[in-house]
Amino acid sequence: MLELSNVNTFIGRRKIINNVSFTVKDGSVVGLIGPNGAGKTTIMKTILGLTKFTGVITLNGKEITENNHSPLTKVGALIEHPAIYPFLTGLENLKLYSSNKIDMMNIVEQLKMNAYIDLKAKGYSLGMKQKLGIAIALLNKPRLVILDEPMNGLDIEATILVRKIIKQYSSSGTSFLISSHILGELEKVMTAVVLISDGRVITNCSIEEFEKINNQQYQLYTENMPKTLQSLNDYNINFSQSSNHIVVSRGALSSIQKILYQNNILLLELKLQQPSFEDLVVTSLKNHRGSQDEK
Ligand SMILES: Nc1ncnc2c1ncn2[C@@H]1O[C@H](COP(=O)(O)OP(=O)(O)OP(=O)(O)O)[C@@H](O)[C@H]1O
Repeated sequence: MLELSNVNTFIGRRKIINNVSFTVKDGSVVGLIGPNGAGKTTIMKTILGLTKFTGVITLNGKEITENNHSPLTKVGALIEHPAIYPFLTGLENLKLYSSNKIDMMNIVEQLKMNAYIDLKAKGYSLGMKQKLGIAIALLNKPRLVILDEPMNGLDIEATILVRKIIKQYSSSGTSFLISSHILGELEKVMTAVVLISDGRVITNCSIEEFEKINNQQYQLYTENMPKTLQSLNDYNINFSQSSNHIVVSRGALSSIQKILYQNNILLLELKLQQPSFEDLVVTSLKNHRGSQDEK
């Protein structure tokens, strides 16, 4: 299990990561999600002991520090661009890191890289390089795999393959920390969410909890929408507009009922909205920014 406790990361004098704590349990797939510049890559680099930080990071009880990387022997990682030697073939690149030939050839097979694995990596496309980077991260039966934007440049077939491999590895106990902008893709594999904004964790829970907490939006439709909008504005009720209805939070429903009644507006429809995972993330970030603004 990976455990981060009150981690602060500094680049120069600037604090990029602020008091971050979360855990990645064995066999779990944690999605590290956040807007551009939120600090996802920096958190991953910090876990790998590549930055200056304060706080405590442990892997299976052993502390990782800037100077002690020994707990990382069972960690595979792909951060930013894969570390590939262009004048070596794909296989030669893999051999540099691999300690088990059978395991290495299995990964080549699983990722369907056989057709080009003996060609020099300098001729690889973006997706081919990315697959080689993922293969390197999966070598030597890692306990934890850290993948920064793994689906970058992958076609749909490769994306499905990688997703299948993540599921297979995690079911045998390997844990994953994955950042991705393709939320729909991440949603299919992750078991927990760590949502970050401005270097801070704003949500840290299982995917089921995340959907439950944020699933409290209702669609509202009345006989007089302009008057409804005006009334909700007058009473400072938070809402958003979507095509022909209004979206409100569950917590605002009782106030809205009163407002509609007082203003003689007939409610025609009220139904629970099932948002996409993407909507949930956007709403969480918006709510977080709203609460920050109020402070
Ligand atoms: N080497 C560096 N020097 C100075 N600032 C840096 C450096 N690396 C990152 N930062 C800053 O740290 C913050 C977090 O960057 P980071 O790359 O971790 O974000 P990210 O969430 O991975 O973003 P993205 O989704 O765009 O990849 C940003 O404000 C960035 O400008």
